[in-house]
Amino acid sequence: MAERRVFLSLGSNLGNRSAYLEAACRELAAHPKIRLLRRSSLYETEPVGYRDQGWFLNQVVEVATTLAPLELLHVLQGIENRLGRKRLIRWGPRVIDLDVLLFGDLVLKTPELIIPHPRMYERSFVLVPLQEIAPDLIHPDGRTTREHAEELQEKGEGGEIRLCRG
Ligand SMILES: Nc1ncnc2c1ncn2[C@@H]1O[C@H](COP(=O)(O)OP(=O)(O)OP(=O)(O)O)[C@@H](O)[C@H]1O
Ligand SMILES: Nc1nc2c(c(=O)[nH]1)N=C(CO)CN2
Repeated sequence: MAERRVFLSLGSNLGNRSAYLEAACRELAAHPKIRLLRRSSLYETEPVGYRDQGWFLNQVVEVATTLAPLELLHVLQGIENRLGRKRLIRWGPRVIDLDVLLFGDLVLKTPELIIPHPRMYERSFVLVPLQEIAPDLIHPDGRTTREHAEELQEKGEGGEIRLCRG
């Protein structure tokens, strides 16, 4: 399969959150069919969806991969499982969450995998770090990350987000 540019969302709100994000990036980079190209800064973000939990640390990374979309999803799920993720509450606390945001210009709707990620345009914890590393990226709807991020900001929705320094 041809190599595609892919954007992933990483999140953690349990334990040593930055260590979990670091460990996930290490595992991604170690995979023979994944090249880790860029990593956004880390962001402290208000929990969205299920509110009664601690703030998250979120990051977006860009990779290049020759894996097929579903193969990549399974690699991400393997990393989540190895790092000890338990699925208890929908949108609830987790040591690590890895989501596929964009996969080249692909649009996909299957029971197991939807691309672009179905909730990414409602989430500041996705759009703000994505804007940091790929502001001019054209999404499958023809709009740029910057346009999507500005629209969400104008609505005043998407959750609070703060850049982590150092
Ligand atoms: N783009 C995608 N990235 C990751 N998982 C996806 C995607 N599209 C569909 N899924 C499906 O969503 C299921 C639930 O994923 P997960 O447990 O990570 O959800 P969540 O992180 O709690 O919520 P959300 O999907 O809102 O981020 C996965 O088993 C997967 O099959
Ligand atoms: N701030 C924040 N909120 C969330 C997050 C996340 O990564 N960050 N992930 C969720 C399920 O994917 C639900 N809510």
